[in-house]
Amino acid sequence: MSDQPLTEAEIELALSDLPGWTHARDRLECTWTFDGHLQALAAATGVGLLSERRDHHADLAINYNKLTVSVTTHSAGNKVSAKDTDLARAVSDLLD
Ligand SMILES: C[C@H](O)[C@H](O)[C@H]1CNC2=NC(N)=NC(=O)C2=N1
Repeated sequence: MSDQPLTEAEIELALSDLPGWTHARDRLECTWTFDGHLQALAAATGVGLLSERRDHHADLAINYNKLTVSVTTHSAGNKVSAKDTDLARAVSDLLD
């Protein structure tokens, strides 16, 4: 999969099929809210395993029962690439 930066139009098109995800500061980001902290921790582990399988890693932040997942491509100069839209879709498939 290409790690070339996507254009703004390409990102907007991808986001139209990724409910909850936003694009800001050259990253895609989405936050999930769970019943409690342990559920957020378990979800983060799932995203970590998924990222490891793809060799493309999301940044994860937990705030009690909320998990924020954000993705950018280091090898694209920290811009959004198809690797990010693809990972975002996989994370949504896992957590939605
Ligand atoms: C060597 C390894 O494939 C690369 O460093 C991968 C690993 N995970 C990565 N994760 C992210 N988010 N961006 C990358 O460019 C990236 N590159």
